[in-house]
Amino acid sequence: MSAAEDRTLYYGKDDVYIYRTFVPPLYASSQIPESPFVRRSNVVFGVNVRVCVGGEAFLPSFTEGDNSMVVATDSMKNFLQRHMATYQGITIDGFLSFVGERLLTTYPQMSWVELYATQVPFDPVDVPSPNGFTESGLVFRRSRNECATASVKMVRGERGEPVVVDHWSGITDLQLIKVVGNSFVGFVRDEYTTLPEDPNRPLFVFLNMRWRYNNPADALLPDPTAYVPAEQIRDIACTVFHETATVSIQNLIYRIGCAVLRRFPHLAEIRFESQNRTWDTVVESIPESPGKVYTEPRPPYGFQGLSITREDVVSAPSA
Ligand SMILES: O=c1[nH]c(=O)c2[nH]c(=O)[nH]c2[nH]1
Repeated sequence: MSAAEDRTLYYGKDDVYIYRTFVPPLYASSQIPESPFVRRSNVVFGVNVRVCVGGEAFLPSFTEGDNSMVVATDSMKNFLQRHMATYQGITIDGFLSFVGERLLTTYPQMSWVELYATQVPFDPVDVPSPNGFTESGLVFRRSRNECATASVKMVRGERGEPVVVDHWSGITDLQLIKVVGNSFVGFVRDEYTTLPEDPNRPLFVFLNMRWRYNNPADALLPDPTAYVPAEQIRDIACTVFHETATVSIQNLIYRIGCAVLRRFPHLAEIRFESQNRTWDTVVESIPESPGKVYTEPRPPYGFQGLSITREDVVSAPSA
């Protein structure tokens, strides 16, 4: 790598929204015990993409104001949007690798390209039919819940051909509350400690997860037979949370990670970023009810990060 490529030098476009209708559905390649997920309809395939490119050829645009090699970020936006029409696959990851490959093939001045996308999810709505309720197929509800993510980095191989060097699938902004059955005790008590031990707290966590495959082709080929839909990872997280008497968020994310890697042996690693958003209690007891009253926690908030690989799974507890 040359000195120019070693330095931070990139440009691109963010918040490139693209919606394509009637992409063929994505089916789960296998049914798993933790999830009822069968298929993502893809009737509305929505993504918000960030494209970022770099290369020595762009240095003069910074140092000399020479735009002769500059592909306008406005053109990048058009490139992404128009290529959505010719994408033959059914996943966000596949779209990113398709368009990344096309960018490097079209513009020799680009040495590398990084693409990141979050899904813009639209959920099917059910409407009355003679046999009860069925999916409308026409009307969809914009979901403000968690969404799938993907990122792909491509460089040039020895003959200049595009090569994927980094690929992650993910899910962002999964927000889960477990109302009872969580403790947090046994932590350091010293002159700075005011938090009481809590044998049974409600636990509200925000989770970002991303995972990579042993073989990225499992996810990136047009017909990805070993693709793991984000919905199944989400449902494993929910199941582990449900089944575990949690002792901390640290231990919860470790258990979720091990469960995911155990369920999908072709995944190499999963990474977590979690936040503790547990509510503050306002009313401790309500007569003749197991309930309490809570409010938003006061800032600041705590967070955790963890990466789990196959080596961890060998030694992990299975429950
Ligand atoms: O699950 C938790 N982990 C912590 O490290 C921590 N710290 C804290 O104040 N509450 C919590 N909860």
